[in-house]
Amino acid sequence: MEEPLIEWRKVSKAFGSKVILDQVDLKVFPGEAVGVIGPSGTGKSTILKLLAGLIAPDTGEIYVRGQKRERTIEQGEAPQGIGLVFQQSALFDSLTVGENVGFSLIRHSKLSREKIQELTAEKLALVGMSNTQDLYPAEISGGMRKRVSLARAIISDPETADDQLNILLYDEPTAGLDPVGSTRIETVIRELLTVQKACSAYLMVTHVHSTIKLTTDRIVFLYQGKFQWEGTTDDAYRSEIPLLKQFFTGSIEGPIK
Ligand SMILES: Nc1ncnc2c1ncn2[C@@H]1O[C@H](COP(=O)(O)OP(=O)(O)OP(=O)(O)O)[C@@H](O)[C@H]1O
Repeated sequence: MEEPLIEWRKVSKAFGSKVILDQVDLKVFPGEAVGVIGPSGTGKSTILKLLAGLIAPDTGEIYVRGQKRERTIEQGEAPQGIGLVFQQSALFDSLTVGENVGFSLIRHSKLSREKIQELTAEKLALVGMSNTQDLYPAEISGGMRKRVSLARAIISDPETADDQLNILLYDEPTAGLDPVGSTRIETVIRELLTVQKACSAYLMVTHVHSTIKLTTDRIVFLYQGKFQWEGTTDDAYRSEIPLLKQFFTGSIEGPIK
């Protein structure tokens, strides 16, 4: 069987006395688009932060491409080809769009300015933002800024030995966008995986129905520290299980308090 890109073994995390994740197992395989779904405050963002190496589990093991993660990024762990796309685009206002996208290469690679510009233009074209390099973030819309942050998440140094495609982690990438703006981002996210092959898999945290439907094939449903349900997105929407039914219909009646 194919090696998982990500594997969790009994990962637990608590903040103070509050257990957020209780011995959670997770596997993500190449090509997968996985939705991490669940009520507010259950720990979905915590899952992404653990995967990105921003925080460490209390117990349990996290493997990325078969390699055990021993430390956090702050403690010197390499990012291991994992890109986090935040809800806020988190662009630097004083840098141009091009400089924002190429930022990590400008800082950390030995590539020439011309090569970085070429890679930047290529990634911006992939997200439908050609010829915007010289604009500043304040000059473009919120939806466009999100696309710029996607371009930044998929850029990598072709000269490093581990130029593997990134695993992308999306934290509410369509929050606050109108339906058309959302569809644009959802289409880009999906095509970066399936058409342009610019990432190897992704995890998606979202509450937006269109985003769940358009960008995920499989769902893990987090509630009270555990994945209470796992299955295809289609099955999740058809499910009669009270937890899922309540979540997807938004009913006040049900097990989610
Ligand atoms: N650094 C921290 N210190 C203390 N508590 C934290 C910390 N980070 C998260 N929490 C708590 O852990 C719980 C889970 O937070 P998390 O942001 O992962 O939830 P979420 O499912 O992403 O929520 P939402 O859907 O509302 O964004 C929350 O109760 C939150 O207050």
